[in-house]
Amino acid sequence: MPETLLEVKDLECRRPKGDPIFSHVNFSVREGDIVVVQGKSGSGKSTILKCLSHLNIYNGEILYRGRTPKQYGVPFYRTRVLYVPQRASLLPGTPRDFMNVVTSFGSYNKNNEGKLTKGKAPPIAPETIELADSWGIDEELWDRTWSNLSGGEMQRMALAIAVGMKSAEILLLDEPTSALDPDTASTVEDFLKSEIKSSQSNLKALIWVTHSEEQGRRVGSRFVHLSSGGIQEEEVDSAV
Ligand SMILES: Nc1ncnc2c1ncn2[C@@H]1O[C@H](COP(=O)(O)OP(=O)(O)OP(=O)(O)O)[C@@H](O)[C@H]1O
Repeated sequence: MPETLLEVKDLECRRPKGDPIFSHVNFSVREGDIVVVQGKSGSGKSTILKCLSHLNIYNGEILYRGRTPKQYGVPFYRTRVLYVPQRASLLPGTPRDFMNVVTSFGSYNKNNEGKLTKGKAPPIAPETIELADSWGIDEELWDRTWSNLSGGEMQRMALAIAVGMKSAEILLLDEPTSALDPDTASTVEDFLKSEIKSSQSNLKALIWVTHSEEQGRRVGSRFVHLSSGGIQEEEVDSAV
């Protein structure tokens, strides 16, 4: 039986005015899962990913390998359960700056008094630059500000960073290929699916928000539908 990575219990998220976006959300994610999340526009798909990465306030419980984000320390937790936003245009600086900041979150060292201190970020690994390159991202783009990248370049760069960090066991993907042409989207899909299957990879599961039924069918191993009342697992007809 594959190990349970994430357990979500009675999750509820409210708008600032107090009315719920969704409530009573219960599900779990196991090793090897690619959970496709679908639902109407505004049903809270992006919001649930933000809750799972502890970027939004929520009620209920999120357990990653049996412990809460706060028990791990939220910055560390976020390197393990990693949110890849649909648009990175609001990020300051360049992809290289961002990679340096996020990798330093994952590298905590013990000082002489036994306290955890933030480590120095290692340089970007050549294989990360090669991965981005294999998706058509020229090395020069690592030093261009996010706001000067195209939507598709931002998406591929954000994904290459997420994979290249090698820290995450679960990626939270918010329409990760929505700005890509079909061929590039298919290359990215195939790569992510193979990473989940590979015993060499740290990546063990994906939660994948998509509006595309076709993409959902291509990548998903489980399918959930989000609505204000909760989340519903959809049965897959194995005969299809
Ligand atoms: N900070 C906020 N303040 C007020 N309302 C918010 C906030 N963030 C999200 N919402 C509302 O919460 C609801 C869910 O938004 P969310 O972006 O999660 O939906 P979604 O399912 O991802 O939508 P889409 O499919 O259109 O991308 C929407 O009605 C949105 O307007």
